[in-house]
Amino acid sequence: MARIELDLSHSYLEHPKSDEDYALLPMMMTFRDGGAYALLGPSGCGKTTMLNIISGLLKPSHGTVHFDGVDKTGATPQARNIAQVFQFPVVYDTMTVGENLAFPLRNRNMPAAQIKARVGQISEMLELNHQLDQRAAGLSADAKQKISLGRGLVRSDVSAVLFDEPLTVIDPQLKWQLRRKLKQIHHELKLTLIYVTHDQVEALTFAEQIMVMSRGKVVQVGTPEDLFERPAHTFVGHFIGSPGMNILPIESVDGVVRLDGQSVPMPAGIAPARGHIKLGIRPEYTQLAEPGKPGVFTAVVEKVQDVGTYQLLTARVGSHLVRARLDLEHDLPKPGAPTGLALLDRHSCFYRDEELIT
Ligand SMILES: Nc1ncnc2c1ncn2[C@@H]1O[C@H](COP(=O)(O)OP(=O)(O)OP(=O)(O)O)[C@@H](O)[C@H]1O
Repeated sequence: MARIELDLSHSYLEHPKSDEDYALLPMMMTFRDGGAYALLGPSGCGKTTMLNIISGLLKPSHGTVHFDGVDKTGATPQARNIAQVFQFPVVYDTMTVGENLAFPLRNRNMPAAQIKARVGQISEMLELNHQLDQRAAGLSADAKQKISLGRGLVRSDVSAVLFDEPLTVIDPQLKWQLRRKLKQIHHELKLTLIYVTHDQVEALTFAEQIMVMSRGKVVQVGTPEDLFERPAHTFVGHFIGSPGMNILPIESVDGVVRLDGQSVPMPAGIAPARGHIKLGIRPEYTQLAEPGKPGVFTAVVEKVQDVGTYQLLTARVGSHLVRARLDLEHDLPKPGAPTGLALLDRHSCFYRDEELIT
């Protein structure tokens, strides 16, 4: 396993001129030895570019990649000793499941007894142990992808295992199990795992540290809790959560907050920076309350949806839509009815130029 340090930027163009010409803007990033990381962000934000730079499939146009302090910027994937799992299964159809799993170890001349033990351990973790003697050819796409995962995880001497959206072809029920399984496997094997996904649930279940990317930039690195409770950027607030954070332009003056013509007194203990800033509050923390109380804005209900385990209320405060996730037992006002929404409390975050004010 290795500590991986990036200090780089990347453009696919020969002569990049502006920020838009960069797939990765200048960044410094450290992946701890033995850590479980997710690179999370929408399509085109630069996740695969970063993964390919780590693996050595791509050389950064500027800067360096270090593994355990050694410069590996120009090194091939083989020289970096990286294992990779891709979106689609890479298995040998003519081999059995067991032979497929053993392949990376045989290639490195590991003694047969050790191979048997390691293949046994990995196949058990992935619940492939009862299929070891079966040919890969006849297996479903799900089972084949499990073999690919196993082949990625089977070597204990790799610098890191990189996953590029590995659960795309997996059916939803199994996906749910495998996400948890990977977390458990990381716990047991202590491998450095870097996992690319655009799916927040996948990232939040699997990773200890999540790197949220937007347009070639890492906008926050943090635990699932950090991203939920204190999004460092409004993009993270929007992107993480279901639905995302309510982000509202406010003006904060002494003891009063203005939002679209409404002024409400600030609750005790809340002191945002002065001026025109943004208020972020998660739908989970947005509560119905009596209008006129500190931190409570008057709103008009737009709709109420029963989402199975909670109700989602959408209301309008001035020209802004605000969402609240409320318990099923709440008796909610009907569409068109006025209500009060408490938007300022200890869970509120404040942003200037889209960045969290700390
Ligand atoms: N080989 C390439 N040549 C030129 N531009 C590229 C190349 N590969 C990626 N890009 C561009 O670089 C940017 C980042 O792409 P990248 O594939 O890294 O993003 P991503 O987050 O992995 O997206 P996706 O989830 O769709 O794969 C995008 O604007 C993309 O169009």
